[in-house]
Amino acid sequence: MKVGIVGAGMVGSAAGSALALRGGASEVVFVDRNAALAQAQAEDISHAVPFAHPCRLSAGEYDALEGAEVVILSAGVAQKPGESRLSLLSRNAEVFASVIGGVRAAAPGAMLLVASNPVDIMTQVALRASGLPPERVIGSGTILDTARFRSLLGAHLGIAPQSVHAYVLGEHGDSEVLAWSSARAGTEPVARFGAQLGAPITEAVRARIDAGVRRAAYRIIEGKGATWYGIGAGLARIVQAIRDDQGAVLSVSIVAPEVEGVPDIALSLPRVVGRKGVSATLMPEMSETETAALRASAEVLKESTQGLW
Ligand SMILES: NC(=O)C1=CN([C@@H]2O[C@H](COP(=O)(O)OP(=O)(O)OC[C@H]3O[C@@H](n4cnc5c(N)ncnc54)[C@H](O)[C@@H]3O)[C@@H](O)[C@H]2O)C=CC1
Ligand SMILES: CC(=O)C(=O)O
Repeated sequence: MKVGIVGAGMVGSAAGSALALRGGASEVVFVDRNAALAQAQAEDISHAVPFAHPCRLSAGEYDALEGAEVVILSAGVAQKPGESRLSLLSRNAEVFASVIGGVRAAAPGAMLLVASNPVDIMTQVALRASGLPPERVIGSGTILDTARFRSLLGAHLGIAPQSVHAYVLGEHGDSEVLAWSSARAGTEPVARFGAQLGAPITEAVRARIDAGVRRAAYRIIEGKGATWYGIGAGLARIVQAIRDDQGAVLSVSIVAPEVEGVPDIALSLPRVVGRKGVSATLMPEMSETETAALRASAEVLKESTQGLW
């Protein structure tokens, strides 16, 4: 499958690299307003291909996206230390105003996979600008936060993160909701699993893991300026779910008519992802506190779109 990546910075290049290393695409094309950067990323990643799977990497203008089935949108500005994702909105909405037309003209059949922040609102921006149906404009949403949650829970319980089934819901951002009440280790609720293994999930453990997930981006940006490996792998995972029509259940963001009483909103819930994009949305079992937190997260996002359209 041919995949386009618009925005060949840290996130775009990490996605291209993950796709090449995982065998997630037969062709990856980078487009960036910095043409030399796009070309350099393609050349550098192509040197990993002999150690990985067959994949052709190149760079070009928008017309090079012709035939792409998925286009990842990772163009725009990123957070500086201490900056929130929501503060990027007006700058990245402006970037998308120029990007989406170019992508749609060159690759009208492509699904859009949005990574630029604030990713939930940028997914709404991309939907409106593209005219595509909502199931074909997917934001990476909380796929990364879910990975962070599973990684920290797995480490606490002493099991592989792949055996942890837990989701982060709502905004990919400060108001996100860790869905503790539906979290499972194997088939067991995590609290029961932890108690059996001598790794109880106390209030202090919950608070540590919550902060570990919610503050991860701020910590990493403070230390190295940006985050890219986690989201790069997450984007490649979504592309593979689409390419192989996996019906994978992933926490991604699409525009929904209503969530918890908030109309016309993009945020993350567990969703079934395959060749047609998102084919179903699941509402997990939640405690009253989690339901209220999801509603509050939807309201934060809704408020941030005021004045945008
Ligand atoms: N969804 C998620 O979980 C994550 C999202 N992000 C977001 O991804 C975005 C990209 O982050 P980085 O790659 O670290 O930034 P970066 O600055 O390394 O790369 C952004 C690229 O976009 C390009 N660009 C800017 N305006 C453009 C335009 N009009 N047309 C074409 N290319 C354009 C720039 O030349 C640059 O190469 C940011 O908004 C960041 O917040 C970052 C990490 C995780
Ligand atoms: C930057 C960002 O959105 C993240 O690492 O979660």
